[in-house]
Amino acid sequence: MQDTILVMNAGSSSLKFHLYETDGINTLEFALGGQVSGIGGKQPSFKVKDKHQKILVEQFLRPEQAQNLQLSQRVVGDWFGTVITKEPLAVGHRIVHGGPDYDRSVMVDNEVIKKLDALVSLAPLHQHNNLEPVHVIFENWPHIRQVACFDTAFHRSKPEVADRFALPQFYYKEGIRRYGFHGLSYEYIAGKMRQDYPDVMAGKVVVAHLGSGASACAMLNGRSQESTMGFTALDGLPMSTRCGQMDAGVVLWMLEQGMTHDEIQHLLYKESGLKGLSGISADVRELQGNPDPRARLAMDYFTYHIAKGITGLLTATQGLDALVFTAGIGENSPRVRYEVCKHLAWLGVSIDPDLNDNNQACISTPESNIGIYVIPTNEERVIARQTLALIRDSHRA
Ligand SMILES: Nc1ncnc2c1ncn2[C@@H]1O[C@H](COP(=O)(O)OP(=O)(O)O)[C@@H](O)[C@H]1O
Ligand SMILES: CC(=O)OP(=O)(O)O
Ligand SMILES: [Mg+2]
Repeated sequence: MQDTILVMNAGSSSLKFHLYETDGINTLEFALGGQVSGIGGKQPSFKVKDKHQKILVEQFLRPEQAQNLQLSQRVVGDWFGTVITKEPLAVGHRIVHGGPDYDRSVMVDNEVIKKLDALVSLAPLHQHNNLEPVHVIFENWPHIRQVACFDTAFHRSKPEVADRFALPQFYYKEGIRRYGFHGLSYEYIAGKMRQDYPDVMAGKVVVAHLGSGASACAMLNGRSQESTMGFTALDGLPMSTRCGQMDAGVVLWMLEQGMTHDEIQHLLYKESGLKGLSGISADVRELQGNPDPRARLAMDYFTYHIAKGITGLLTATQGLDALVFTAGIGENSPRVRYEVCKHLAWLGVSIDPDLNDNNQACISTPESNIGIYVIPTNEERVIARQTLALIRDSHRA
């Protein structure tokens, strides 16, 4: 069997993994990949496909089997134990928070692990889960090389005004900055758009990554200028269970009411967003066709605030040439894309309902001032590329 790179990507509602065959220098060929999705929901599932898109596994899990990420990691680990006969050459991990020290991916060692462990409280839905397999492999198979690939790194090109809060200098120096997240996804989209639509990508582009976590990124010539997310993955657009942008005074009020840190954290990260507003579900699939007025309110809030968030990015780019939708909701919900674009019609955004309903790559009308695109993201491939690049560098060193 050829050498492989294993990629792990723990999101807030999914655990995705890919295996790539590689010569350790240049080649990277997708061998198989899959995901546990709907983690913490009513009907989680586990799917794996090989390079020919042949389904290797497709099954629903009992909710208690995928109640959280640790349990889902066990499902994936057990399956891997039955099919993988050779240790991977390296493992690439999505690490959501890189803090102030990492502006690119890095080979994992003791010092890196210590620094990343210190950021756990800044990404309570992710960092701990991202790091758990790093710890397990480091302790049990220390000879396997591991690479940490950061959601925050892509945004290091943001200008200083977009990187700061209006707080005294001390806090910036302490690392209280507007990092931005979903950078691995944005890097993939920028590369794919550059390949398929180079003239568009050379201009002013906003990418809306709408998954269980959601953010939008403004790019000039493929480089991040501004993000709706900030210090943590709580800010900006409303999400499945996270509140998005909210007056900090609300948190002060909650403290005055005697709520503890853990209660506030749980409320804002796990009980808010679509779930909190609707009181029905965190999943767009269950809300978008639901006639219950609470479901309607949640969807209206979601699409209005996505459009508002996108508009708020346009000072950074001084205009908009193209809008790209990606991730679980962005790729699969014509309804969300339609409603967001309707809110942006005043900008000259004009969506073609038929192309949109058929999930075409370009869904704008010929008259639209702004191109509208649907591009499936692939964070795993970016992680694999970054991992391969570091292995190659370590051979040369
Ligand atoms: N067909 C669909 N229509 C609408 N939403 C969908 C569809 N399929 C998946 N989703 C949404 O995508 C989200 C998961 O997206 P994903 O990008 O995988 O999230 P994450 O990586 O944050 O876990 C879920 O919240 C789900 O509601
Ligand atoms: C950063 C973040 O929110 O990630 P995800 O959407 O995968 O939960
Ligand atoms: Mg994700």
